[in-house]
Amino acid sequence: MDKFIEKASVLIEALPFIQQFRGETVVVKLGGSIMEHKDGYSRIMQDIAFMECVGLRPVVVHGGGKAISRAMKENSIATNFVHGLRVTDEKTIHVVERVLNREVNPHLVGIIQQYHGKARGIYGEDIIRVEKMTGKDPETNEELDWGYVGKVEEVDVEPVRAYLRSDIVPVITPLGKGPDGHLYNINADDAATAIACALNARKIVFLTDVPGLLRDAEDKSTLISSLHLSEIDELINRGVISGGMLPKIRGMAGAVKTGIKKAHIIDASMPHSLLLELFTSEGVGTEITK
Ligand SMILES: Nc1ncnc2c1ncn2[C@@H]1O[C@H](COP(=O)(O)OP(=O)(O)O)[C@@H](O)[C@H]1O
Ligand SMILES: CC(=O)N[C@@H](CCC(=O)OP(=O)(O)O)C(=O)O
Repeated sequence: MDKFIEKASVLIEALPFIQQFRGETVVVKLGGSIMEHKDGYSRIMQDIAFMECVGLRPVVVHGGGKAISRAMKENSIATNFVHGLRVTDEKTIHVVERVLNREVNPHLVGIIQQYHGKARGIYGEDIIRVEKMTGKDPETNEELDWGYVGKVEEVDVEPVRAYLRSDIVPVITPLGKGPDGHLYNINADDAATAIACALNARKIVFLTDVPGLLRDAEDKSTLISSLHLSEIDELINRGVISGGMLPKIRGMAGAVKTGIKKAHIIDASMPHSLLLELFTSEGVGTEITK
């Protein structure tokens, strides 16, 4: 009997959260690191199907960095990252397009459908307009050139909204079209943030392979569960936020500044962490507040 009461209480605990989030858009960025673990991302797609079923409007933006690097190696193309962004020449963009648009994206859409959710892929370049990424090396002050890497200028959210109105989960790749009509590669955290801002989403959640932002990246017990906007610069200057965490934290900060109520980083390797974050009062991962 106790077992049944316990199950019912779990459902009842979710009620106020479902009521609060019904009809709200939540952007979920799925990192390529977690896609290396089949069980992990399959459970996440199940969580996404659940979210949609109880009336939320999830939008998935996915990466695939590790799969791209693997495909490049198979094609004997050298991988080169500069300040966290993949240097993308003509050969590389072909691999990036194939892996993201034609392998990872349909695969994720297929898993949501296996869980009886409705989902459709959107090629980023059909909705995202970019400028070529520019920047200077902070040490040498030299101009940097990443090739076909884009900085988001504009997102056409209408196709995304049209899917959401039909209870279809849009699954979007981080690619864009440049002013020259060429295809550009975009860091998936940046693409997710730009899409969340353009949609005026209620929340953005970054799913990755660590528990959240750690004070010491090697020690999982040093989780920073809540971070105020004003603390970010100091943590970047001290080198605490580096590598793959930089675009996430910068994106979260930008999103919160533009009015998105909550931005989170959570551990996708923890089963159903997305549901726990959304539908229970347990806080998981790192959240950024204004
Ligand atoms: N302070 C930090 N806390 C947690 N992770 C960090 C930190 N600094 C750097 N990292 C690195 O960021 C990685 C997550 O970013 P990334 O590899 O881009 O993941 P994803 O593919 O999910 O976007 C972690 O695996 C970790 O190696
Ligand atoms: C410009 C740039 O670096 N683009 C990324 C796009 C994929 C991505 O960001 O994937 P993760 O989320 O798995 O890191 C890349 O080519 O790896």
